[in-house]
Amino acid sequence: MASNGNGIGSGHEVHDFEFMSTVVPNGLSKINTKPVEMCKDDTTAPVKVTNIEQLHALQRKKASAPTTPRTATNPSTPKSMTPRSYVSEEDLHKQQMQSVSASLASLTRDQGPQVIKGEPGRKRSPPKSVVAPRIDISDSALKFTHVLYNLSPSELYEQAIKFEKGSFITSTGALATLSGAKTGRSPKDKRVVKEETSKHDLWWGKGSPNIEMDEETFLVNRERAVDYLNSLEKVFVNDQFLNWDPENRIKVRIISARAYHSLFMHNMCIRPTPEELEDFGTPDFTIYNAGQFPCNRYTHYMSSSTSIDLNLKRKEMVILGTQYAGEMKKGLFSLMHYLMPKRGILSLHSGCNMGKAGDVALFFGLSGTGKTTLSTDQNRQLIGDDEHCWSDNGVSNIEGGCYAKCIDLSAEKEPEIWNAIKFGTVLENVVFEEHYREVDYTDKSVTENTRAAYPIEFIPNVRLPCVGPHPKNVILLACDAFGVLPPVSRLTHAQTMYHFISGYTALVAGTVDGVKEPTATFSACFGAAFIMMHPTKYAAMLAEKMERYGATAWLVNTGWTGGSYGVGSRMKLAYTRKIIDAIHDGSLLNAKYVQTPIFNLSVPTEVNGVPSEVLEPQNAWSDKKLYNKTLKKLAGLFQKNFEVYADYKVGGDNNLTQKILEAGPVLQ
Ligand SMILES: Nc1ncnc2c1ncn2[C@@H]1O[C@H](COP(=O)(O)OP(=O)(O)OP(=O)(O)O)[C@@H](O)[C@H]1O
Ligand SMILES: O=C([O-])CC(=O)C(=O)O
Ligand SMILES: [Ca+2]
Ligand SMILES: [Mn+2]
Repeated sequence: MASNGNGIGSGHEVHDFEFMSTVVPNGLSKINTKPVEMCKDDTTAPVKVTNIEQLHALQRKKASAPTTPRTATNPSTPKSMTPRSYVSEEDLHKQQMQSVSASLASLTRDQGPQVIKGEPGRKRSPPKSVVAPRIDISDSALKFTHVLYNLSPSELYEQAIKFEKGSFITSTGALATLSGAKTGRSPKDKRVVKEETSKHDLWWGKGSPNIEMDEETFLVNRERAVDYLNSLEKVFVNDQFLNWDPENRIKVRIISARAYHSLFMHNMCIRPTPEELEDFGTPDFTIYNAGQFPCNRYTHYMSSSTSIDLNLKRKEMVILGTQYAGEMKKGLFSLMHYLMPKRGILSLHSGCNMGKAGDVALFFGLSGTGKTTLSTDQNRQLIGDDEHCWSDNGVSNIEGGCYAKCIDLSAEKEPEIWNAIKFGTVLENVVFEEHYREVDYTDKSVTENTRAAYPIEFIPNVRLPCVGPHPKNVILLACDAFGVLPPVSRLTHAQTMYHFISGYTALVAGTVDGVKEPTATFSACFGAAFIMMHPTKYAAMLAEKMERYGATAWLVNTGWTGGSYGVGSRMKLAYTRKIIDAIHDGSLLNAKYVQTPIFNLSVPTEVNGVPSEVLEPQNAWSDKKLYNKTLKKLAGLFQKNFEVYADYKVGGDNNLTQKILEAGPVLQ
């Protein structure tokens, strides 16, 4: 073959063009090199911009604030009561920034900070209303603090990914992030200011979670947090609500340094509509989260570099030295445990859901006992997974989101939670595969307390607004590491009070910083870390409400069976679900019951779908002697724990205290 494929050597004198379009022997098709008319796309009009910046500006439409949806048909949906007068956008921004500036103000300097809405670095001149700083003030007042106000999840994703190391989008769209050195709450570092407006109402001393602090020291920490926040280029501000009961709604402001914290609270608190945000005004309570910055160990009361300080008089909370986002969630819960009972409303560390017949169930329990897992139920509407109020109007969720444990999460066992882990959800401290970003929920490398925070409407059968009628069933969850409590028993009212005040469980690893293995623990009202007043106050309110509205209480052991931790195994979730189903549908009320020794609990002999040998714990143990010994040991622990409550008067009534004591375990 003479040809090398380009016609060279063909002996012809050819035009360049023809030369390029001659037969191509190696199988490539011919290239049409004829000059063609300029391609004119006349199907769409050209973009009406003159430069690339204008083109990018076109991409974004006018913003509206993200909201928590409500069902329009529900009569309890709060409506704007008064017609609002028109405020220009500029005036609204000005008002908002004045309010944020007041929040961020130093208590010792006389000026600043000067705040600007929006990201730093944008070519934007300071608003006209901001006066040029005087020279006789400190440096911190010379700079502007940029405020990222109620950003949307998308904006917060971008902030996190651009600026926060350790932020990644997982294969299902969630935002994976790290909470830093702390992967659980630090209850020993929580301080409450002892001041005249609240000190007589609060519970102090042995057993109380309220470790005191004086007003002066609070201000030292507040100043430290405010200075830290103002030293940053930008801060995140969330203005949101607590409590779905419109009559008892609380306005909260959260000022934080991380997009992670802002998105977490966006998901966990109730999200205002744009109209509600316009009318927001001054918050009822403010959190200063300077979690990346430590407290000063030379400061009075400081026992570590972490300090979480609550001041009810100033209506403020300061966080230093921990980035664990649960501190904000549970700090607000403590606040509600003070504010609500003062209004005759019982605040509860409980999950809550409602059946088709309108039957409401409360799920009490300490961390890891199953509130989130069991209140998330495909057959029932979710009202909330962790924090509720019980008022004369019924129940209402305090929050706008859920905070689920993720360790060993599976699509089969917990499909609703699995599917809620998507775009918008914050995934804390999980481990994922590097390339596809698939999360390995079994991996405990960072912590066992891995968590997902998602807006409540990510659960398909949610009840919006998150309110319901008075509870029919009250389920006390205990994760019994000793494995001696029956999987389910029915409680008398006195027993309910006894077990509510006791708040028994085995702490499951991780949530409280430093706790790594299950150990027996008692926590009054199933949430001693969050109560502000004496436990009997809450217990008396619960007894009164249950009596008045005719609720039945149950004790459910979601912990060990067939032996203690290490020998036995955790109760199968499928069995617990069957037990809960039988409580909801009323069938368990009509079952045959036997009494257990020592704890004197009424145990059903049959539950649909649960093997009978599981129902009576001694049958599941191979070593009966050891069972009896362990049962007595646990009873002893209950009695010892209750000693401190024996002297208290519930609702001013000694007889009730006596009745409650008699409802506890009896050792022969
Ligand atoms: N029989 C069972 N019943 C309930 N949960 C179980 C059971 N067996 C295993 N589990 C697991 O125990 C954990 C219960 O945690 P859950 O998130 O419901 O705790 P919680 O009570 O909501 O605590 P917190 O107040 O810390 O959020 C889940 O990881 C769940 O999968
Ligand atoms: O506070 C947390 O970290 C999680 C939680 O719900 C609890 O411990 O009850
Ligand atoms: Ca939970
Ligand atoms: Mn909780």
